[in-house]
Amino acid sequence: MSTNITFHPGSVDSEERVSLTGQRGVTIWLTGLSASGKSTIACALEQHLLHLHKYVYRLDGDNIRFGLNKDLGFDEKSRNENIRRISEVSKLFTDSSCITVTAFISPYRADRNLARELHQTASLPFLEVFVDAPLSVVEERDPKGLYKKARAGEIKGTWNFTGISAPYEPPENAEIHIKTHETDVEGSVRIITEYLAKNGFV
Ligand SMILES: Nc1ncnc2c1ncn2[C@@H]1O[C@H](COP(=O)(O)OS(=O)(=O)O)[C@@H](OP(=O)(O)O)[C@H]1O
Ligand SMILES: Nc1ncnc2c1ncn2[C@@H]1O[C@H](COP(=O)(O)OP(=O)(O)O)[C@@H](O)[C@H]1O
Repeated sequence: MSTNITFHPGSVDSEERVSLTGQRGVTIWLTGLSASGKSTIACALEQHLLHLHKYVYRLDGDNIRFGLNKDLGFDEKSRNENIRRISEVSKLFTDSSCITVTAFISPYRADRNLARELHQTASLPFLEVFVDAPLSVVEERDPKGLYKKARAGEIKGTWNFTGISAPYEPPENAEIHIKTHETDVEGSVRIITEYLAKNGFV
């Protein structure tokens, strides 16, 4: 609870930064069930954009929980705090002209809306991408064996598993909706890149 603090503005405003860096930042917020394809798409998208010489960086749920958010679990409050922190971090990256790709389950609509609001308040672009696949498909994929563990009752209590014993609230107004049971990884990257091109980000 900080008191007696004063915001110190920079000497370069956001439009001047865009003109000097040659790139407008944008947060691309991937949300979806575990194994829906968020990390796979985020990696492929990052690689594709880097090869176009764009400044891009990926923030991934599993990875961030090894460091910045290593103190957080999977109860509702922890997930709220996880997403609040990442919203702030992605806002900073995007303000620095980065194309910021986040890959978090982010199961609660209110948390994602907060992320959007934080960006909008700072006049920073925010694109929500629903990485969608039915539970039956993600359970079949189960690359980390977590659904199997959850079904076996080995992930429980405050560690409840999204889609099995913890909620996932699907987006209602995502800018992009990708069904990964119908679209392959290359197709997903194309859909996002075309959206970026159409809206002047690349
Ligand atoms: N209980 C429970 N529920 C959901 N996910 C779990 C859980 N325990 C561990 N994991 C692993 O953590 C990854 C999700 O972390 P996130 O930070 O994206 O989750 S959240 O947005 O705070 O809900 C998630 O990664 P992805 O599979 O890439 O989504 C899992 O590998
Ligand atoms: N169309 C697709 N898009 C993305 N991933 C897919 C697709 N089809 C199959 N997969 C596989 O599904 C799994 C998705 O895992 P991952 O990318 O870690 O998802 P998440 O980050 O949402 O948990 C990977 O093993 C990936 O190879």
